[in-house]
Amino acid sequence: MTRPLILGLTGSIGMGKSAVAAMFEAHGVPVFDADAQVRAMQGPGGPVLGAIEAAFPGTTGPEGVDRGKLGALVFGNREELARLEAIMHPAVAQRRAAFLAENSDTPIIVFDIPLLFEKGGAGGVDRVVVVSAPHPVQRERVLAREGMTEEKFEQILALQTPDEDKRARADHIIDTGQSLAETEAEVTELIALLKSERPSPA
Ligand SMILES: CC(C)(COP(=O)(O)OP(=O)(O)OC[C@H]1O[C@@H](n2cnc3c(N)ncnc32)[C@H](O)[C@@H]1O)[C@@H](O)C(=O)NCCC(=O)NCCS
Ligand SMILES: Nc1ncnc2c1ncn2[C@@H]1O[C@H](COP(=O)(O)OP(=O)(O)OP(=O)(O)O)[C@@H](O)[C@H]1O
Repeated sequence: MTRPLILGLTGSIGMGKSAVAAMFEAHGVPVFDADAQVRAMQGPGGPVLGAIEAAFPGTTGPEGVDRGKLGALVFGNREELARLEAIMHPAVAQRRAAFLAENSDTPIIVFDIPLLFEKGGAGGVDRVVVVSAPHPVQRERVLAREGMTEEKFEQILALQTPDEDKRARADHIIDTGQSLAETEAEVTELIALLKSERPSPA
């Protein structure tokens, strides 16, 4: 029995993971979006709200988790972040396993996992694809986001494996410091390469 080739797509904040994941999807490659799963589970009526409210009182309501409030509690404090991760990560892992089972007859699938290296998930994928752009490009993109401050950006960067280390551990690097069309061409080329290495079962 064959199973899909699992690509682990990762990259630091603002490097363009979501944009690149959308490019894979446009090629018909199913993408598991860990961040989207987190948002869904933290949304109205989500399954983790009770546990989050118990651990971080006052951070949830009818709209689900108040992400700004929760982020302010955890991003500058590793112990608090670890308490949140202990709630979120097993829930994400369960959904990822279900996604794999649903797409078992597809040649290639993507796990879009921001914290692939940080949380040791690199062991669960066949190839690691890192999206990367020069630091000034990353910085400009992130600081343009609503609600982002220099301080929050620095706090988040300090929690993430440096881009340089991610690049060193990548099987494939997608350069997102160029035009979207050029990045798209790299994605198209990578998919063709992977399919040629691993022909679909007859
Ligand atoms: C704290 C929360 C509510 C803040 O939400 P908010 O919308 O403000 O930020 P967002 O999720 O967009 O994250 C901003 C940046 O921080 C990074 N980040 C998020 N969680 C973590 C973490 N645990 N460690 C390091 N970086 C992180 C993201 O990859 C992104 O680059 C949210 O990030 C969360 O629930 N995080 C814990 C779950 C988790 O680890 N998610 C990562 C994917 S599984
Ligand atoms: N060549 C490119 N490749 C990817 N993104 C690009 C490129 N050029 C410009 N961008 C823009 O840069 C931004 C990257 O943001 P995106 O949300 O994809 O990053 P991310 O890595 O998913 O961020 P986070 O880790 O914070 O969730 C998008 O607005 C995207 O349109």
